Amino acid sequence: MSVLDEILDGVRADLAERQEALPLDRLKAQAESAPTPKDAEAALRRPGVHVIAEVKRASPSKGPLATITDPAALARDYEAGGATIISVLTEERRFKGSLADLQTVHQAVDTPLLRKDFVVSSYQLWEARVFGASAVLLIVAALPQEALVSLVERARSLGLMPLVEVHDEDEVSRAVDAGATVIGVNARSLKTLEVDRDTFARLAPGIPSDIVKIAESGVRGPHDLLAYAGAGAGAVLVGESLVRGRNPREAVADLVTAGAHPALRDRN
Ligand SMILES: O=P(O)(O)OC[C@@H](O)[C@@H](O)c1c[nH]c2ccccc12
Repeated sequence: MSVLDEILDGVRADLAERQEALPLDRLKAQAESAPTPKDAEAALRRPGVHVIAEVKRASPSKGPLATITDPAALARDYEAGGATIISVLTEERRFKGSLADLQTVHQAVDTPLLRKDFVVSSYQLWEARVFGASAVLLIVAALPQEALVSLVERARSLGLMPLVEVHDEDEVSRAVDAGATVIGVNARSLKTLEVDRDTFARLAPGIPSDIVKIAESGVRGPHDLLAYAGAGAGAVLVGESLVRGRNPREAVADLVTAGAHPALRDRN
């Protein structure tokens, strides 16, 4: 069984428990008093190369990454550094995230939030809304095409921006066919967990130009942002190097400064 399949089994088991505790109709009722999502896609479409900074406690490849005692403080640092979106991992078993983290971060910052998880059901989209997200990750490799199409539509109908994640050419076509307007190319294979930073440059030319392209994973600093930008990235998604570094606010600010270089701002 691949790592992805193992993660998905755990996600489905945890989801079944939450659905049991709070049936969909009651969750939907909570969404009525939920915060209005922000327009994350409009923010990403502003000039320059944007930084999506991730609250990430652990990963399947590295185990614990950092002791994040205060996700709110970390998110405030990301915001002060100029992140356009803050990503919050909510997968519990391998990434040690939670919906509580999402809610805590939501209460701490105004920046639009991405719920980063393995979404397999529209129940998770409603949760994302209730806990303060403005965007959700949808991983093509984790979904049959029909489910992908319907989750893209459902996300939008709830006011959430779907960020559709791909790893290869075939997944790019599936994402485009599903109507994605924001596509993330993950340099880390969910099968082998290896990072290949050339993946973005290989896939980007095959992604239609009106789609926002996000380079995910393996960004160590401004040099990687610039390389991804040169290959057409409109944003980078960064986790590990920020939570492991000494000063997350400065690390984000350095990336933001690199991404705001006039040569990049004037590209599109
Ligand atoms: O920590 P990194 O290498 O900077 O990567 C961040 C992000 O891209 C990564 O956490 C990620 C990308 N896609 C995912 C899907 C599920 C879980 C995690 C991810």
